[in-house]
Amino acid sequence: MSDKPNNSVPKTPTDIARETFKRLAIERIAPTPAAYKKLYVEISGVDDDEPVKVEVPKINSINTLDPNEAENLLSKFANSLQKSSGELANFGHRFSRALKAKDWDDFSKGLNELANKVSNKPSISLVDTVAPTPATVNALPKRISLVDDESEENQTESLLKDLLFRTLGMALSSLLKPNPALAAESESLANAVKTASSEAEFNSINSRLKQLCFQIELKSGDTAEQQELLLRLFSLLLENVRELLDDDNWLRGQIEVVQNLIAGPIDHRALQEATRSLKDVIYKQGALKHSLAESKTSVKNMMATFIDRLDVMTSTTTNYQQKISGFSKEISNTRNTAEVEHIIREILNETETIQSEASRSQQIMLAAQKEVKEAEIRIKELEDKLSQMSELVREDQLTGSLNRRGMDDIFEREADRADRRGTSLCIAMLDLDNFKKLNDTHGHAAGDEALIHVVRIVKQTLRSIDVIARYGGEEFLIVMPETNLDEAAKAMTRVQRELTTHFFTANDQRLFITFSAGVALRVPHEAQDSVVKRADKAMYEAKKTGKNRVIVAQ
Ligand SMILES: Nc1nc2c(ncn2[C@@H]2O[C@H](COP(=O)(O)OP(=O)(O)OP(=O)(O)O)[C@@H](O)[C@H]2O)c(=O)[nH]1
Repeated sequence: MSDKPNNSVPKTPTDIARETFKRLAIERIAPTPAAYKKLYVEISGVDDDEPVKVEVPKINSINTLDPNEAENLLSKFANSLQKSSGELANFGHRFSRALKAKDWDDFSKGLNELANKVSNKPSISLVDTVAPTPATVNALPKRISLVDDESEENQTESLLKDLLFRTLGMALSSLLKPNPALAAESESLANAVKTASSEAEFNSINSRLKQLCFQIELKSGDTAEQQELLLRLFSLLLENVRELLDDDNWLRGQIEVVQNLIAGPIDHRALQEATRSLKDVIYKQGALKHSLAESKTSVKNMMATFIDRLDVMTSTTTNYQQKISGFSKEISNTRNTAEVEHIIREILNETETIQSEASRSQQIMLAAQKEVKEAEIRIKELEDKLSQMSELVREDQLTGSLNRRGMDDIFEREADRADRRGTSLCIAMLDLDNFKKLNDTHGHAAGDEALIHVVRIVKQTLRSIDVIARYGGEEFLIVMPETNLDEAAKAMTRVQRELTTHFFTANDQRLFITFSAGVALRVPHEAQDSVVKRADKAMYEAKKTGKNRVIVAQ
């Protein structure tokens, strides 16, 4: 509705009167006779001091529009409203009462409320809260008609719709990019606004909008915590880099995790998950590296011993050879057999010494050799473990399911296979119901156990080729190769049934764990993001429509 003064002079006195009421309402002016008169003059284009040339029933000139006549007009207006039904009639009664009591303040408030209804709720019927019967449809005005100017209202309505469409579809959705589900909802709401025309559609938009605002409010609370987690994550990474500086493979693996994390949309759960798995890896790699360093040192020590013994052997042998050649000279110079006998005894002694030295060295060297071999085996084992640790970065440490990174690899492999062979591939997004309550009531440790329990049941229930990955805190993604939509939905229902028969116990209490799931069939060559988004939307639908349900995505 335009609240600018109307420059063109309305043709008939009725038009002027209607326009006057409209302006009183829009500009929220108390509808006192004086105010009415002032506006009437302004709209009619007749100067206050000029004699009025327009003909108004019972009002011959604007100067003769006394307060009583203005009150008469207001009273007629109130009476005509009373003849309507529903909310409009209530306004009529209220205006009559205010007129009787000359309570201009209340009359003004009523007009403001009426104006609000008219300008805030396009197409929403104030006339009747229940759907009108066909017979009454034509009898009732489409909206409160203070003016005949339908086209002006339509223009305002479409301008407002366009503004809301742009706000939701462009501004808000791009601000919500880090949260794809909310951004998608904002976009979808924008489209709904664009096409909405009935009251039911606007009511649905209204409640979805409220829900979106609520979700945004919730998410914004996470931001400060996310920043703190990011900082902790970076300091953990630095710690890890220092620890692993002498090995390129480890370093690369760790840096890759953080790079992936920073490349994608950062959310609270992803950060928590990455922090936890990095912490674990750092601890285990640190311990392994320590053992590895110890093993390497012992090999080094053994090599040193070996060289040492060799040195002793060489010098002992050199000494022996020198002595033997000395003895040989002595023998050739002597004539005395007793002296020869003495020399031979000396030779035998020296030979015995060298023999025992040789055998000691041999034993030491054999032992050293054995230890080196054992150390080599141990080093190999430790190195294998280290490479497994790098693999563990693909696994969720708490539940033993894959994590997002692991899921990305599996999805890529299965999607390629499905495209190559022309087989169907389904995914399911699964989110535990009321998990926060479980945590709050039974403690975080019980919550952790519940997550482990769910993963166990899923693994037991599904086929071995189906893969489960933890997608967020209490959110899991399941990849089901060679499965059509109907089979995938049935598989999820089977898991739900299994969860009702395999109780989860916390603090000696049997607890029923339920989840809501969205199932989507990947169309050939569809990207992971797209199919996950569809499954997520269906899961959200399952939440909205009562939880503990499986909904198939479009
Ligand atoms: N114990 C435990 N709780 C977690 C973990 N990760 C996330 N959570 C919690 O899971 C809860 C999820 O709460 P919401 O997103 O409100 O979901 P919900 O309570 O299940 O509500 P609905 O999804 O609407 O049924 C939060 O309280 C998180 O703190 C985890 O690893 N262990």
